[in-house]
Amino acid sequence: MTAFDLQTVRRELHQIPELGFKEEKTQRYLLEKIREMATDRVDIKTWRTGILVHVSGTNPSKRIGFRTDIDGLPILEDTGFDFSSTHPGKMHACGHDFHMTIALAALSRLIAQPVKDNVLFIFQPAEEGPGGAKPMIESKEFLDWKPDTIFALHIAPNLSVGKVSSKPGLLFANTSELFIDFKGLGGHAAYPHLTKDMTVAASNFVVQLQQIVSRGLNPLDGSVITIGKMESGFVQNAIAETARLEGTIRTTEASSILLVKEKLEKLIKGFEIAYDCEINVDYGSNYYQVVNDGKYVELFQESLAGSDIEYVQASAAMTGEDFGDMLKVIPGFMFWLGVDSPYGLHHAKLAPNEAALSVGAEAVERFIRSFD
Ligand SMILES: CC(=O)N[C@@H](CCC[C@H](N)C(=O)O)C(=O)O
Repeated sequence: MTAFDLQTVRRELHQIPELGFKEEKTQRYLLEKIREMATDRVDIKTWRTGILVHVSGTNPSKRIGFRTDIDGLPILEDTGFDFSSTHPGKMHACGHDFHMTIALAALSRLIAQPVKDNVLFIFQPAEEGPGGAKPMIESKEFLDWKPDTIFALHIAPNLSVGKVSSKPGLLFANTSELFIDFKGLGGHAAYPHLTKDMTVAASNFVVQLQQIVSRGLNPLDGSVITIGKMESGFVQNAIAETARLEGTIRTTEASSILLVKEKLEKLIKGFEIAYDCEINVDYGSNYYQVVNDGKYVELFQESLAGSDIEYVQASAAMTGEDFGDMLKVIPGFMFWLGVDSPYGLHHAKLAPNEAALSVGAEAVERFIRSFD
């Protein structure tokens, strides 16, 4: 694949973002590209909207896995690109279009010039939610080709093109989604005493929630609770009968997630009494922390020697990744790829620099070839 092809593929994928387990067009697009480059060394399986591509090595002693996520986000794109999303309200705002393109490029190079070991390319659905990694690695399709080591990358908007970054140990946090529904009693805006106002209850709840982090947890353990969406009411002069909060809990200690949930449920009981309402909580999907195996991070760093790619030591981040569920059972690592975007991940104007595509493909290829 030439540099021009990388850009074309990325832009074509960018135009068709789909949400978790709905990646049908994406799967068709990827299958077409994979079949175009396949030789008799290549075996392909699908799993739900995901794909597994096995490239047989020349003299294998193990299997190396590279995983890319393939889903988009429910975000209305505001980049102004002439290759913007053609799916209204959906966007590749987390770089999965980059990740997929890099996986295709590395795959094409490894097919053209096979390595000693077997290589498995994993095109995994639903990273943004509800989580495709766990069910995928439990599937027969995956277990038939279970890799001995596995790695993945994620674009890093705040890192320059030409740089990659990782670290041994904790890289990403434990996460739990958070959906909270409030049910009170609506009514006329002029008669608050005859209602149970869920806008007021939910607003206070958002504020109180932050005290779980600041007063309920050990300050030396990292944690964050973010409410990203709040809904209540229909009109300016009526009191809202219902409200909904949607957010996420992030912690650097796996046990702290449970502690947050315990404290949150106590808070809910208190609010039900104080506001005379009913509150239901749903934790959606939960991802295990991304913990890198130091041995593979070191091998990755060594594999870049003699290239123009600069390795930078990373700090742990509160981002989440269901790749953590893969690393829990298969040793390996994840790294950040510098893409130098003025806007961050999950922003409607995210604009990663496409020069990073070839850097990513080279880094992936180098690591796999380093076992030869
Ligand atoms: C790298 C990245 O941005 N990952 C997402 C993963 C989402 C997990 C889940 N939907 C949640 O919000 O808890 C992230 O938001 O960190």
